[in-house]
Amino acid sequence: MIKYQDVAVSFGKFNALHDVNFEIKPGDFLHIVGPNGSGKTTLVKLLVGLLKPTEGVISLKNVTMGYLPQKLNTKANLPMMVREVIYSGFKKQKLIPSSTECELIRFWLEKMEIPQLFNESMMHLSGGQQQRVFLIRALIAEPELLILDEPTSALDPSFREKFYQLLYELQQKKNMTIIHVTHDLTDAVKDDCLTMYVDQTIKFFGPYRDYHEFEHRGHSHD
Ligand SMILES: Nc1ncnc2c1ncn2[C@@H]1O[C@H](COP(=O)(O)OP(=O)(O)OP(=O)(O)O)[C@@H](O)[C@H]1O
Repeated sequence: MIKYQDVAVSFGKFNALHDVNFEIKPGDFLHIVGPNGSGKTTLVKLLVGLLKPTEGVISLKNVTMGYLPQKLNTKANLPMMVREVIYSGFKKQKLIPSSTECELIRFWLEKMEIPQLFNESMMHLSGGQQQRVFLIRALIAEPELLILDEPTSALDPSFREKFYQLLYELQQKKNMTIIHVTHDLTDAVKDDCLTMYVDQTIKFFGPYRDYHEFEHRGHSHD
């Protein structure tokens, strides 16, 4: 579904990523970890077309995509209702959402434990509430590929667990392919998930059960 071949990204003289090679199959769940500034966001921005590789080739099957960026930029007042933001996640929009679409929006608000926000203005929401709304926006159209860049940074720990459970359900029941950038693998990961450790290049790529050994070796090998 996705193939990176010898991909490199430079910003001026700075090499953010080099020699990136990996493949993802439909239905894979990939967690991407690595230190601050190591190129994780850059790697997923290439996938959604926000950046172009300086070198190499990225092949991506023609799939529907949902994307939650790391920076939501909603500190500035966003003069939109919660339901409008979520509705913009559908592939096609009409002037007024259908009753089925409204039901689906309400269904997800319920699942994300914010049912009361359907008619709320985005300007009145807390950071965690905004993040939940943008999460719903990313997954409401059930994309074949879901890309989440630090989706739980503003979520409280008890909800985080539920959220990951929900992602696993989407992967299992809908065969959704999920790429997830995170700083905290502990509450997100299952043994058979793919894990990638990025630090300017891929230092580890494989199932999480093998990642333990890599971690214990102190990330020092190539
Ligand atoms: N548009 C840009 N212009 C110049 N430098 C950039 C640009 N985008 C990213 N960088 C630099 O590339 C490096 C990788 O950034 P990136 O955002 O991919 O890191 P990250 O691993 O996602 O970090 P974090 O964990 O802090 O979110 C950083 O040093 C960053 O400053």
